[in-house]
Amino acid sequence: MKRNNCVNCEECGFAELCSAYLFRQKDPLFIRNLETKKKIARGEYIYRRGEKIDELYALRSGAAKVYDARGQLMGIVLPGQVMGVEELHIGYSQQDIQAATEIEVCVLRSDHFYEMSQLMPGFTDFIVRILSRSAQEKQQFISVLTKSDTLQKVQYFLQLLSRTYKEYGFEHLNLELPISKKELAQVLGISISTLSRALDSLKDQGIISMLNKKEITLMVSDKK
Ligand SMILES: Nc1ncnc2c1ncn2[C@@H]1O[C@@H]2COP(=O)(O)O[C@H]2[C@H]1O
Repeated sequence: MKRNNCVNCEECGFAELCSAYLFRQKDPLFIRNLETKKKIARGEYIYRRGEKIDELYALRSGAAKVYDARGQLMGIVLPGQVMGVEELHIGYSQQDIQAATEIEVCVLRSDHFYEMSQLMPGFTDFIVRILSRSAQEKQQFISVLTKSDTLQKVQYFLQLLSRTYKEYGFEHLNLELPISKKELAQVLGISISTLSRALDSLKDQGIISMLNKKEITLMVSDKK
């Protein structure tokens, strides 16, 4: 399996759409509404709070950080995952999404979804599946965040990271943390010293081993 940088088109959140309308049918309406491999420099924003959003984004490579209305880091986006889902119904962003590394995104405009659904068989099903998958991923993340036991929270987070990498076709036992430990502590709502203690404890229990600050090996299966 490859390292966690660039997703294969076949494993990406947009895979069903691109496979049908970009690669197989070469549908002109779809192609007009899709921008592929758009590069965004590290530190730049994919979109910001208050901005009008009429697009879905698939992260192709790199990692992105999600900040809430108070500027609190609240999540990360991994290659293959889709952004912009929550914004579809209100039309503007309530979050800042920032490139944590240099990234590439594929961008699908949403303002012609109705037209596409009328002209392209299967389109609505594919979009519904993208939305459902995104909702499920967020639900899984919430269930990690709501763990009151810190050790469990850190362990389940690493297991969720591992499962997500696996689903999108990446190496999933040797995890490269997409953000710093300080940022990870923020995402989990714990202090950096608590995170360090939890990682040491997981190491002592033989659940993980740590190569360096960013690389963690999971020694057990990726079950919940
Ligand atoms: N199933 C496919 N059929 C045709 N082209 C594809 C398919 N999957 C991926 N590609 C394209 O092949 C390219 C290989 O290099 P890239 O990963 O840069 O970008 C990839 C896509 O643009």
